[in-house]
Parts: sequence; C-alpha cells; structure tokens
Amino acid sequence: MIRFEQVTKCYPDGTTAVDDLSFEVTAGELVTLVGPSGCGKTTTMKMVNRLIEPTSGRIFLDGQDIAAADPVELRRRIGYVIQQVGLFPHKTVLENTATVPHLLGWKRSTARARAAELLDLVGLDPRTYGDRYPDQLSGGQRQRVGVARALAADPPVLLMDEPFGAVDPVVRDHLQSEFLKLQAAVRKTVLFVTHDIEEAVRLGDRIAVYGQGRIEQFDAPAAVLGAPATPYVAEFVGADRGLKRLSVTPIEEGDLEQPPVVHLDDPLPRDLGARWAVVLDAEDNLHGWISAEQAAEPSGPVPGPAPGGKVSVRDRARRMEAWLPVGASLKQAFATMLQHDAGWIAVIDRAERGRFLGVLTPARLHEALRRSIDADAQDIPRTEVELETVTPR
Ligand SMILES: Nc1ncnc2c1ncn2[C@@H]1O[C@H](COP(=O)(O)OP(=O)(O)OP(=O)(O)O)[C@@H](O)[C@H]1O
Repeated sequence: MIRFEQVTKCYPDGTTAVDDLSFEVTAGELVTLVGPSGCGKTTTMKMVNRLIEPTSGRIFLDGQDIAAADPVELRRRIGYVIQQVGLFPHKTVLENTATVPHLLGWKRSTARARAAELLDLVGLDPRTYGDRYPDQLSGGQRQRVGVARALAADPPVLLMDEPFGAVDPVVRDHLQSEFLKLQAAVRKTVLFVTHDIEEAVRLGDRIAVYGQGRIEQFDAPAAVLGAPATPYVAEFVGADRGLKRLSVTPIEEGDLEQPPVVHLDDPLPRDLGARWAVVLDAEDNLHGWISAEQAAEPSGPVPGPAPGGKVSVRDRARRMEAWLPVGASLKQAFATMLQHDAGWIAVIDRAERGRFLGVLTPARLHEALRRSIDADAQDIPRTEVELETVTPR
C-alpha cells in the first residue's frame, strides 16, 4: 500500500534527515515508526503526503508513484493526525469533523451525518459534544476529534504523528486502547510516529526502529523485543524488554492448568480434593469458584438450598471476579492478578460469558513468557535471554 524505494531527504542546510530508506507497509497494516528525537520519523511521514519532497528515491501509494500525483488529490486519500490537533477554534466539533467532506463538496446534511457517525465511533456522543467548541473539550477529547476528522472522508491511509503525545499517561492509555478497537473496525493502512517504545509495541503490527535517518529493524513487536537486530535496537528497547514482552505475548490454551472443576447443580462435595475448585454452569461456562473451607462448612440453614433440600455447589459458590479471554496478553493477566490479589486467573474462550478453558498461574505465566522469548531468540546468546525474564527460577 505504501512503499519507500531508496528514499533520501537532505535539507538545504546539509542535514540528511532520511538516508536511503526502503520499506513497505501492506494494506490494513499499522506500522509504528519509533526512535529518538531528530532521527527522521516526521520527515518520513511528511514525504507520504508531500508536505516534504524527497531529495531522491520514490514513494508509491497503492502502486502509484506519488511524485506524479496532484498533492491536493493525494491528501484527500490520506488522513493526517498531529499532536497539536489543529482544530479550528471558531468551528464546532461537528463542523471541525466535517471539514474534509465539506471540502470535497459533500452535501451539508450528508457531511454532518458522517461527522456525527465518526464522533460516535471515537467515543464522543455527537449530541453532547457536537455543538461545543474545541476550547470546551479536554485534551483527550480534542485528540479524539482529530482522529474523527482524519477519518471523515474514509481515506484508506492514515498518517499519525505523535497523536497522543500531549495527554497525560492515563488518558493516553485510554486513547491507545480505543484506537486499537477503532483500527480493528476500520482497518486503515497506518503510519504512526512515536518516540515511546511502549506505545510502538502496543499499537504496531510491525515496528520500524529508527537510528539516525535509517531503519535499524523493521519487524513484529515480539521480534523487536525478543531478538533486537543490533546493539542500538537492544539499547533503545531497553533492559526491561522481557517485561515489555508481556504485553505482546498472548495467553494460549496450552499455557493453562486444569484445576478441579465442579458444576453449580452438583451436590456439595464433602472433600474437593484441592484447596479450591472452579465452578461452571450446565453449559460449562465460567460461574465462579469454591474453596475447600466453603465446601466443608457445616450445612446449617443456607440461603436457597437446591430442590430436594440438599445443599448444592450453587449455595456456596462465589462469583468469579477476575477472568480473561484466551488471547489476552500476559501483561493483562499479570495486572489482573495484582489488581485482585489473586494467585490464579480463569481463562475463557471469548470476552463475555464464555466456556472455561483453564487457569493461568504465576508459574505458567513465567513459562509462557520463556516460551515466547525462546521462540524468537534462537540467535541471541542464552545468557542474555536468562537475564531478560521477569522472575528468577
Ligand atoms: N526544515 C528543516 N531544515 C533543516 N533540517 C531539518 C528540517 N526539518 C527537520 N530537520 C532535521 O532533520 C532531522 C530529522 O527531523 P525529523 O523532524 O524528521 O525528526 P523526528 O524523528 O520526527 O524527531 P522528533 O521526534 O523530535 O519530532 C533532524 O535533525 C532535524 O533537525
């Protein structure tokens, strides 16, 4: 979708901002460009919508050499989101969002309907926010309007230059997860500039790690973290890359332990045979858990005994508070364990009420992390891998 062929940009003062760059971004892919300040990320991006012209080399968009395209027509196919959102202060949120459809000559009512739809998509109710002015919004809300505006004419390509750079870490975290959901729905081809490796790892299908004017490694996040191509990349991704890896390693079914399981309508077993058991409903969906002590409590008057007067598991089971779908990241699993002070978490087959698959324990989490590091790290020394895991054996 976007292809760079030996692109170089030298500014008139002699600075080589981008040096012989070649890479390709496929349709629907989100590529993050990450690197220290001044390494050429923004220059790379601005060459795509011809805000900057390369000194040499060629850039193709959907097979077409952009040097031959009319810049105005080209920019209509490319949404652009920047840190200083650049909303028009005297226009309402709805009018700001409708800017490009308006320029494209859409009917006013169509443009406004589209803008309202987009605001909804980025989590801003158009009835509440549509008539506000930019200075009546928080920083995070302004960023959302920026994203909505860039998407309004449904361009196939999005360029995003540190779009979440100016908001505090909590809002930033929200915006990132919302943006991931949005991207899963709209599947744009995205170039996303950031200097934050955590953000690059979280959002990117692939990451381009920049050194001075050049890409040092262009790879999936897990590979960049697991097998940095050069010492520079290893240093840039940081000594805690084992921890960062938690966020790109999914929970797999094979990582799970199988604890004892009882069903809601089973008669209460006197002895669970373990300290606790997972409780499922008749469809094997996760309901909760029961401890050996709860099961062994003398059966005095208990609320809601099962038909026939017998005490069933249902009367003693506790609702599960913490669970995750398979495929969630090890980082989410770790965070959930800490948040609920839990020694294990249940894993189900989809996000909402789902079929129980097993439980993840800290030991299994560690094994999963080690497996994922080993899979990628065949060619880096074992000792280095050992140092990168989160917990010592
Ligand atoms: N108009 C210009 N004239 C001369 N040099 C420039 C110009 N624009 C950028 N540069 C230089 O080109 C290099 C790359 O700049 P660029 O803005 O692409 O970096 P960046 O990686 O996006 O940095 P940052 O993260 O700080 O935005 C820098 O050394 C910068 O000083």
